[in-house]
Amino acid sequence: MSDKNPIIAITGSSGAGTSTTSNAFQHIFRTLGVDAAFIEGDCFHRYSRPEMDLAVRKAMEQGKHISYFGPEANDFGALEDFFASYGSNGSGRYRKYLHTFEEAVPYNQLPGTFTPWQELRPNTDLLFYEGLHGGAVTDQHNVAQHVDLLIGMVPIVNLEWIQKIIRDTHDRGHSREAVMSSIVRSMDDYINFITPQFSRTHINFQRVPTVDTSNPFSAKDIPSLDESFVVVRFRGIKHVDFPYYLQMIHGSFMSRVNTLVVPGGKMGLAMELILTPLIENLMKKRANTRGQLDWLGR
Ligand SMILES: Nc1ncnc2c1ncn2[C@@H]1O[C@H](COP(=O)(O)OP(=O)(O)OP(=O)(O)O)[C@@H](O)[C@H]1O
Ligand SMILES: O=C(CO)[C@H](O)[C@H](O)COP(=O)(O)O
Repeated sequence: MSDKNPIIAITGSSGAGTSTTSNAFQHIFRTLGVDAAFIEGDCFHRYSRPEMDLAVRKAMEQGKHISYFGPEANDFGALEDFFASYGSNGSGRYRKYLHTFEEAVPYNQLPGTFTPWQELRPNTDLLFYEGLHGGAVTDQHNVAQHVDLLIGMVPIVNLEWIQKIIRDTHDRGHSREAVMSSIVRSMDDYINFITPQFSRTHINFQRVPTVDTSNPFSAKDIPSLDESFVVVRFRGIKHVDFPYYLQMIHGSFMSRVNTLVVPGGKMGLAMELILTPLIENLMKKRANTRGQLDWLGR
C-alpha cells in the first residue's frame, strides 16, 4: 500500500469482464482528472502462446495440469516486485500480451506473443491493474498487500464460462473444444489461486443472469446487462452510504447488511457512484503526502 503512489487492481478470472469494466474506471479517471497508468495482468504470463502449448503438453505427459490461473504460467514474483516498485517510486516495467491479430498487427508481431518490456511513463497519479492476480497471495508471494483498492469482477461461474467461450471463439481464434479443455485443465488453479482473491477484495461486483444459463457450453450469446442483476459486496470500507445508493440507483435493494443489489443495466452508474469517492480519497491522501493542498488544482 502506498499513499504516495496508490494502486487500484481489478481482479477476475479469464472472461470475467475485467477488460470490459475498465472502461468505467477510464471514465471516472477522466472525470476526476486522474492520470492513471494502465496495466494488463497478462503481461506477467511466463510464456508466449506456442511456449504455453508446449508447457501444457509436457505437463500432461507427466500427469500434471498447468493453466493461466496458476504460478507455473505466471510470474507472481515479477508482479509483486512491479507493484512494490510503483508503490515506492512510481516506476516499473511492463509489456503487452497480444491476443488477437488486431492487437498484434500494429507491433508487426503474431497473436500470442509479447511486446518488449518497457518503462512506465513517469509522474502518473496512480497505477490501474486489470487481470487475473491483483489479489494473489501464495506461500512465496503477496501481491495483494501492495494494492490500495482491490476490486473483484466475478460473474457467477456459468456466466463467466459463457463469456469466456464466446469471446475466445469469436475474437481470439480458439476452437470451442480448446476453450472447454482449458476450462477443465484450469480447475485446480481456479480454486487455489483465483477464487481466494475474492475474500481479500474491498468490493466484489458479481453479475447474476436472470436467464437460463444452465448449459453454458451450448450458449449462443452472452446474457446482456439488462438480463442480469449485479450483487455488490463491500468489505472493510468505512461509512458506505447505502441510503444514497438506494436512492440514486432505481430498482436497487439490500440483500444483506454489506450487500447491495442493482439491476444489470445500472452497473456502470453503480460503479461510478461507489468508486468515485474512493478514488477521490486515494488522490487526497496522495496530495497530502506531497504537501499539495488541493489535488484537483495540481
Ligand atoms: N457486463 C457485461 N455484459 C455483457 N458482456 C460482458 C460483460 N462483461 C464482459 N462481457 C463480455 O464477456 C467477454 C469477456 O470479457 P473481457 O474480455 O472483459 O474479460 P476479461 O476478464 O478481460 O478476460 P481476460 O482476462 O481473459 O482478458 C467479452 O466478450 C465481453 O464483451
Ligand atoms: O485471458 C487469458 C488469461 O486472462 C488467456 O487465457 C491468456 O492470456 C492466454 O491468451 P490466449 O489464449 O489468447 O493465448
